[in-house]
Amino acid sequence: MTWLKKLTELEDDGLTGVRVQALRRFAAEPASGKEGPVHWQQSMGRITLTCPLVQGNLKEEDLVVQASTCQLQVLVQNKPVEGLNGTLCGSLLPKLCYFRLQRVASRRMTRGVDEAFQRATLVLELAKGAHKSWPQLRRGGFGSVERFRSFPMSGLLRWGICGAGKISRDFALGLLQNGGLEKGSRVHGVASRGGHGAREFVAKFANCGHQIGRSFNSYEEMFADPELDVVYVGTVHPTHYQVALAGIRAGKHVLVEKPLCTTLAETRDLVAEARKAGVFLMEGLWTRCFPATLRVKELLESNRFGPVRAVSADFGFYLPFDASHRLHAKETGGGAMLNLGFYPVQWAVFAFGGRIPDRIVAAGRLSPAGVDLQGGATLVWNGKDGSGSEPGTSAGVASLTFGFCCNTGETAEIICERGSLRVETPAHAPIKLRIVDRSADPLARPGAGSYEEEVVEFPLEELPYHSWAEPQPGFSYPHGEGMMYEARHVEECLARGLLESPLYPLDETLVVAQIMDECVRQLTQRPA
Ligand SMILES: NC(=O)C1=CN([C@@H]2O[C@H](COP(=O)(O)OP(=O)(O)OC[C@H]3O[C@@H](n4cnc5c(N)ncnc54)[C@H](OP(=O)(O)O)[C@@H]3O)[C@@H](O)[C@H]2O)C=CC1
Ligand SMILES: O=C1OC[C@@H](O)[C@H](O)[C@H]1O
Repeated sequence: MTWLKKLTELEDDGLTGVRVQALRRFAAEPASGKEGPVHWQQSMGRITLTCPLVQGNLKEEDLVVQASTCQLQVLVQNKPVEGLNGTLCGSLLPKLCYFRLQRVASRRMTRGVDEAFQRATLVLELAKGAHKSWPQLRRGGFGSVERFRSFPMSGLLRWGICGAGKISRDFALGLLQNGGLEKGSRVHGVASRGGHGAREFVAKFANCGHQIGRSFNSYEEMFADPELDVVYVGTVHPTHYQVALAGIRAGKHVLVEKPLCTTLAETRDLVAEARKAGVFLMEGLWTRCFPATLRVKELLESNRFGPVRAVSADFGFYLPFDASHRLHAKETGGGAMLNLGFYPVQWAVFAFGGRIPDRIVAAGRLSPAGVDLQGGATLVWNGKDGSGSEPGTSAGVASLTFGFCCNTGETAEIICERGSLRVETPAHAPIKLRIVDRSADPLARPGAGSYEEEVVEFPLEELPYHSWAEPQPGFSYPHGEGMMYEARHVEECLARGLLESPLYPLDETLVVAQIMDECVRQLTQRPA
């Protein structure tokens, strides 16, 4: 896409690139206007340019985004867009800004007739996520950053990775990608049980030209390294509690793959330990860090479509039974709820404001290994006042399915009174939203009435490498590129002196854990 290419070119352009990376925010008052066939709108941190497709004589090359030390300029056919201006503030804490590009296509349905109304919209976001925090950071002073004994003010964070398995590889790639242009983060080392896997891991990256630090012979050996700032725990989940606890006790900040722990009791304990130790802890729910999810959050918080009334979410794939497979074997955390159901559950909790549901009902089938193979859950929120019309207080129902028996659509639909937000597949690593606005005709029955539908795409960011084919180490899991968003988010939290993620606070982790614990209890018919 040309705009993205233009930005990439700027970034590749030596000095300009550094400046682009250092830009902090677009501090402009909301404004809008028109330049040729392009309508523009700007508000804090976001510039939207809309080009109706019927005036399709405009080519991608006609639109150029230029950024210099403190200004951003958009040109349409070499003519600057008048009135679109603002200030881009230099960042004191490097590596905290990012550009987002969305492609939006929309169409309007009037009583079942597609009016073929279409437009393409490109949105450029400048450090939108970080923007709100800026005044707080200024108010709090940079002492809040210095509070971290180990946070290097150079902005270079030293990560240690526990476990040399599949997800660790994706996370290491995410860190490389994150640090690719500015070297904002660094893999300090990788630890595995016995060290052999870690040595292989490091060697494989080195073969592809990426130096990712040293190998350690045990997780404990790595935690003892005073140079390490933050730890990523990418081991199988029955080990999460012990491994993360050791990291916390060694005074490290810790990001733990999902699920944080396998039981509610362990989750509570680990959260309490991190809070006591004063270190950062986050369950690695990368879904929350994707730009598509940030957009959903923004829409829910704006209350544009009214209260949330229903969530329908699923995650299932076909995995023939194999007693030794990580996802089936009890010892490695096998089971549909903890591995896949986790995502639909977190979508429901997200939509209903991070609250514990008033009712949790789950049922399903067990595998020959005695773990949950397939299941469904219904969660009910009564709402604060019985109706819940404020964002995050709604009364409604979530219907969730998950399992290893068949491929499901893997979507998450959040349905409000006057519209819906559908996170398209793969919803756990989302890049596409379908936004349906029914406010023109909210009382119309399904299949009738008028509504507007917008499809917004959030393409994964281009990799700083030409190819991921061998000898480049490829991603283990679909949309692994998105690990970068999570890595960035954690770095941003640490730079701001936060001990929890504002996108996925520990209290919400506890709510998700409580729901999963209860579902697993019902699914496996374990006594209460
Ligand atoms: N966010 C996401 O989308 C995803 C998250 N995950 C999560 O990541 C975690 C790991 O999954 P994944 O990387 O696919 O798994 P792998 O089997 O590829 O790797 C798991 C690692 O766990 C370590 N481990 C520690 N103890 C044991 C043990 N007793 N048996 C087996 N392995 C052990 C091993 O580390 P060592 O190298 O030290 O031997 C191994 O490398 C899970 O908790 C899973 O839920 C997984 C996939 C996607
Ligand atoms: O967390 C997960 O998400 C993606 C799945 O493919 C994986 O098995 C699961 O553990």
